[in-house]
Amino acid sequence: MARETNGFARLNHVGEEEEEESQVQADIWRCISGFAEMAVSKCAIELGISDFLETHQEPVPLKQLSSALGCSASSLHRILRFLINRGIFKLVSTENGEMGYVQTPVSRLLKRDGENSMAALVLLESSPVMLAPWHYLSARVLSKENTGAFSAAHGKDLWEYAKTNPEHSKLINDALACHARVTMHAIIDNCAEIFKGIESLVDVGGGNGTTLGMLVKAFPWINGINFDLPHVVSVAPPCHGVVHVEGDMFHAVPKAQAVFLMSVLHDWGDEECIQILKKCIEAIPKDTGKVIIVEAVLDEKIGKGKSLKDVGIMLDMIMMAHTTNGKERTAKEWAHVLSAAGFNRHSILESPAIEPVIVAYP
Ligand SMILES: C[S@@+](CC[C@H](N)C(=O)[O-])C[C@H]1O[C@@H](n2cnc3c(N)ncnc32)[C@H](O)[C@@H]1O
Ligand SMILES: O=c1cc(-c2ccc(O)cc2)oc2c(O)c(O)ccc12
Repeated sequence: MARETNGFARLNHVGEEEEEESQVQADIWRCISGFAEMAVSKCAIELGISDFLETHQEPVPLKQLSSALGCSASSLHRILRFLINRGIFKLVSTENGEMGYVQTPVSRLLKRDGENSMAALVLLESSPVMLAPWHYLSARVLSKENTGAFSAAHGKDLWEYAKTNPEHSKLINDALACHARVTMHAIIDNCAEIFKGIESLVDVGGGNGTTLGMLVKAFPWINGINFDLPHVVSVAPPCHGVVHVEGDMFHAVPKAQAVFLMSVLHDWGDEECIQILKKCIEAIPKDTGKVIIVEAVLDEKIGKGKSLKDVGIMLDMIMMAHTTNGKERTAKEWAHVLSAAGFNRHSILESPAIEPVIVAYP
């Protein structure tokens, strides 16, 4: 009996070891083929799979889908098999017993446009221009001259590159606008009190004005000033309640009762952030003004997981690849930058968005 128990325990132990080893193999294969997830998602967006399925109530069989999209049925089957394995799209049985494809909550985000679409972010990140700098990541880490990975790949930084490449500038503006739509819904619904009594608000590095357009619509007492570089402002669409102003935030920021900054400070190192924030303080009234910052706040402890909090860690790597000194910051790092710029106090408000809202007072 004792021998049997021992044998069973040993078998269990072997089983656990095998399970661990297969998990190790699965993890290393995620590293080996990680790029495929992005590339195949991009392919799905370009084919318009999500857009087609969205217009159909019933599951769509492979033959119908491939002929509607004008593509090879066997290739489409393989693409969808990969995405279904990742929880993007689903294969279910139709009323007549045939199998057909349907959307999942994630596949819906791959629609080419629409309120919650994240397609523009996939298209930006998977563009050859944004992929090239990743090959220079180790060179960036080893660099003694502080050469950014993007500059190493393209000979200039992202914003200089965008200035002379309108197509890439549009990819950036569209991608950040899609991030802005999702984030601003959460902030408007959960942090409305921040915007009470603000009659003029300048969005520094506001891109194509999507953020201010949403804020002015939700809080119609706000007069919006969308402030960005000339090549961005010159192509920004007109927006009710928003004026577009061109300029350089390192030189001066238009005067307003409050400043808004979203996904801007993470593009820069501490010294540059302090310069930008000092210009923001100069733009607002000393006694009643405030600066509203929407940025990730990283946990001090290193986590291992897949929660929304971990997106900050992923964004940090995106910043390392795409900017020269940009980074995501912990609460302690934010406190340092804000106090060095001259703010007296700040508070951090959580919302369901990835990034909390940091409200800083001079
Ligand atoms: C990552 S995007 C953020 C856009 C927008 N705030 C959003 O979240 O959708 C950064 C923005 O900063 C702008 N920017 C970069 N350097 C700037 C400068 N020196 N002065 C003003 N804007 C600048 C870029 O053109 C870009 O629109
Ligand atoms: O490709 C990006 C993406 C972001 C981004 C995505 C999601 C968020 O919640 C925040 C920001 O920001 C970027 C950025 O600031 C940049 O300079 C280049 C690329 C991206």
